[in-house]
This record gives sequence, C-alpha cells and structure tokens, in this order.
Amino acid sequence: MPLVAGVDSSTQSCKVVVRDAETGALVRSGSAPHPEGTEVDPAAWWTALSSSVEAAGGLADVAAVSVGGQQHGMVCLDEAGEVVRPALLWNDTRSAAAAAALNTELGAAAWAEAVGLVQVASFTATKLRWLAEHEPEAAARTAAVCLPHDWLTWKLGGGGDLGALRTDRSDASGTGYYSAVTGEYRRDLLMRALGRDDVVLPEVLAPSASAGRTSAGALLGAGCGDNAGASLGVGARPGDVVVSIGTSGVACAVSETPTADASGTVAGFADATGRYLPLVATLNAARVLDATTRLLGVSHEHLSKLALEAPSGAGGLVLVPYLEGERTPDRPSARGVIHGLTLSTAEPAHLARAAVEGLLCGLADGIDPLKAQGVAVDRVFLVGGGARSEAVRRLAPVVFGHPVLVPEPGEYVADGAARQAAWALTGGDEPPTWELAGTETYEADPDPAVRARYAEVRDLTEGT
Ligand SMILES: Nc1ncnc2c1ncn2[C@@H]1O[C@H](COP(=O)(O)OP(=O)(O)O)[C@@H](O)[C@H]1O
Ligand SMILES: O=C(CO)[C@@H](O)[C@H](O)COP(=O)(O)O
Repeated sequence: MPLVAGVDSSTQSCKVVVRDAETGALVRSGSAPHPEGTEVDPAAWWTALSSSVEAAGGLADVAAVSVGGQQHGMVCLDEAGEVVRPALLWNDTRSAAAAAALNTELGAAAWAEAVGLVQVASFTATKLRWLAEHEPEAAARTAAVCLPHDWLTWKLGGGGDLGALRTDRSDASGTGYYSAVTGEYRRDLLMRALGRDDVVLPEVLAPSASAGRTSAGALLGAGCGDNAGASLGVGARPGDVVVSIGTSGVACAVSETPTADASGTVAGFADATGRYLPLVATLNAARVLDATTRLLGVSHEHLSKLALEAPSGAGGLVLVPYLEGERTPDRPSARGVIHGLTLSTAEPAHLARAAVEGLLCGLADGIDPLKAQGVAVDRVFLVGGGARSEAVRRLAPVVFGHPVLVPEPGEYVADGAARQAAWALTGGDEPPTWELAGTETYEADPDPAVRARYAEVRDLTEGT
C-alpha cells in the first residue's frame, strides 16, 4: 500500500510521521526543534521541517503529505513571496490592546455571530491590527497573509505565485476574519483589523481536497490547524472531548453544530472533517511542568513521582499557572501565583502536586464552558507532551470528574495530518478508518475540593 506523511509544525518543534495509507501503521518518524520565543522567522520552520523529514527517512516513497500546524500565527508575505517580518505566534500577547479595541468597536456578540469567536490576542486579526498600528510600513508592504501551515504547504508545493496559497476550514476559522458557517472570508472584518482588504488570502480547501503536488510529485493535502489535526488523529467523533497538553492547553470537541459564544471563552472553530470544533485554549500547559522541574531541580519523571506522593489538594497549596499571562480567562498580563504556603506545604512533593493540579484545573475550566455550549462529553481523550507524565494521567480524572482515555504516546497532530493525506489520496466522504493503538483508560474518584480551592485562589488573581 502507498505511504502517506503527516507533519505537525507546532510551537516547540516539528514532527513528521510516515504511515501506511490503508492501515495507518507507523512506518517511521522524525522531529526537530523550533526556536524559542513568540516571534519566529518562518524560515526556521522550513529548516526544522527539512531536518525532521530527513530524520524520518525522507519523502521520496510517500504518495501524499499534509501539514498540520500551530494555529493563528501571522505570516505576512510581500509581492515577491518574501516574509515581511517574523511571524507573531498564537502565544504572543502584544496585540491584547488591539483585541480589546476590536471588541469595543464591533461588540463581542457581533464578532461571535460573524466569525464564531470574540477577539483575544491569540487570533490573527488582532495581530494584523497591531501591525497596522505599530509597523505601518510592514503592513503596507504586505501582499498576502497566511498561517504557519498554509506557508509550509505553499513552500512544499514550490512557493512562487501568491495565488497558489491554500488553507483549510479548521485553520481559516482561527483567523478572526473567516466564517466557518458560511465558508467565506469576511473581508470587511479584515479591513477593520488591517485597514486594508486587498491582500491575498489563501483559498480555503475542502477537508479532503488537494493543495497541489510537491516537487517530488507527492499529493499535498489541504493541511489543518493542530487541534483539528489531533482530533482527526485520535478519530474523535461527536461526544468526544480532546484535551491537549502541549505549549497550549486545549479542550475541544468535534460537533455537528457551530457555536457562537459571546462570552469569548469558547472559540467556534471548524474541524478537519467538515464539522465544527468548539475549543477553549490556555496559554499555559506543558511548560508549567517544565518550569516546576526547573524550580525543584528534578526530571519530569521525578516531578511526577513527587506529585503522586503528596495528598490530594496538596494540603491547600495552590499554583495558578498563568506564567505567560493567560488567554482563558482573558488576562494577558496575569502572572502565576503560589498560595497557601505553610511549614507543612513547603515541600517539593506539595509543589509538584500543586503544579499538576493547577494545570489540570486550568483545563477543567475549559471543559465546563464546552458543556455550557451544549457539547456532549461521553469520552475525554488526553494527548500532547504533558500526557507523558504519569501524574497528569492519574490526576486528570480526579480533577475533570471524567474517566480519561490516553492513547499510547505519539504525535497525534501529525497522525491527523497523515490521515488527511490518505483521505486526499483515496477520496470519499469520510477519512479512512485507522485503528487507535494502545489506548488506556484512567479512572479515579473525583475530588471537587481541588477545583473549589483552586477557584478561590484563581479569583484572587482577577484584574491582574
Ligand atoms: N514526560 C513528560 N512529562 C511532562 N511533560 C513532558 C514530558 N515529555 C515532554 N513534556 C513536555 O511536553 C511539551 C511538548 O509537547 P508538545 O505536545 O510536543 O508541544 P507543542 O505541540 O506545543 O510543541 C514540552 O514542554 C515538554 O517539556
Ligand atoms: O492557539 C491555539 C489554539 O487556539 C494553540 O493550540 C496553538 O494551535 C498551538 O498549539 P501547540 O503548539 O501548543 O500544540
């Protein structure tokens, strides 16, 4: 059977998987790191993609490839197809004031109605407003605006004409100027954000459509936003919530119906199968654990062991993990807090526990609003780098109040992109069915006191 490849160009690294198009069996894989920072030259993504393709044994024998990527990043190109300035990533909060201004001008409910979301600093439209205000020359030089996965797909296809830029519904729905419901760009809202509506925007392809061919002749899939990719990678269906612990913390659900949450908590994105993907995202997830390993001078494995030694609720020690500001709740200038230190809680195990519980409480705060939007929660999947922590896996059902399904450690965004590539190859109404290997179910008695105590301390940070 032919081979297909899937790419996840995520915040911290690029991952490539090569799979059998029919069975989904993993054949080989590779990865390479991305630079630090919330402003990145897209050339670094291309370098990392090339290295990870090489580490995965190349693509010469691959029949189709699709690229999934971090959402919302602002990639501006000039007439010649050159990058105008480094891309501002989803976790760059400098456009917080622009987001607030856009919401004041149009009204939160009108944004939700028009494009399924209320503006926060993560979304591309706010970054364009920031560009127009702070770097007018760069804004004037911009001839096309696209997203990280669009740019990489275009490069794989040989680049060239800006008219060859392609995207898909899932990533377009995170720009803040595309309606997943009508399937159309809102150039009037682009005009509001950038002060121009004459730039080239990528053509939005159907989920199984092709974006062309690579120079080696492989079919290019439409690609997708990383969260839509992960949902496709685990084979999520309506009733499933996918929780991802990567750089971002995400709770999202495949849904037959769109959402328009005027509170702005749930973003009404599209998925990669033609459905919708209501989603709540935080800025602080796996890196909260990374930071705690540094504080304690331990490995991730040791941190997990320590966390499981401490009592539930860490004896009242709470860590509110807003280390990079926060997006949900919308507090871009917030800072993290450790609260409840006593002689007995000033212990490495208690701090480790508080970090894991704080991270999980932040995610639980994302699952509740999904339910409030009418999303059914039959199953909860846990994916992303943070799911490699045993403490996270074991404490997630305690905090979420739901059993948690953890597929074997893997790259589920890249897998979703590979599945999309296989779909582009075979056609049909639905993506090919691939078996999800090695899923373990974690069950535990919920401890609502953990969330209640976390909420008290979280609310002390209000206004920061
Ligand atoms: N065993 C582990 N325990 C906790 N966190 C881990 C573990 N292994 C990796 N991570 C963390 O997971 C993150 C990478 O996850 P990933 O989902 O690839 O992120 P992203 O998609 O945002 O690049 C890193 O912050 C890394 O330190
Ligand atoms: O902003 C969002 C979703 O709205 C993030 O989920 C980004 O898409 C980045 O994802 P990771 O690299 O953290 O997986």
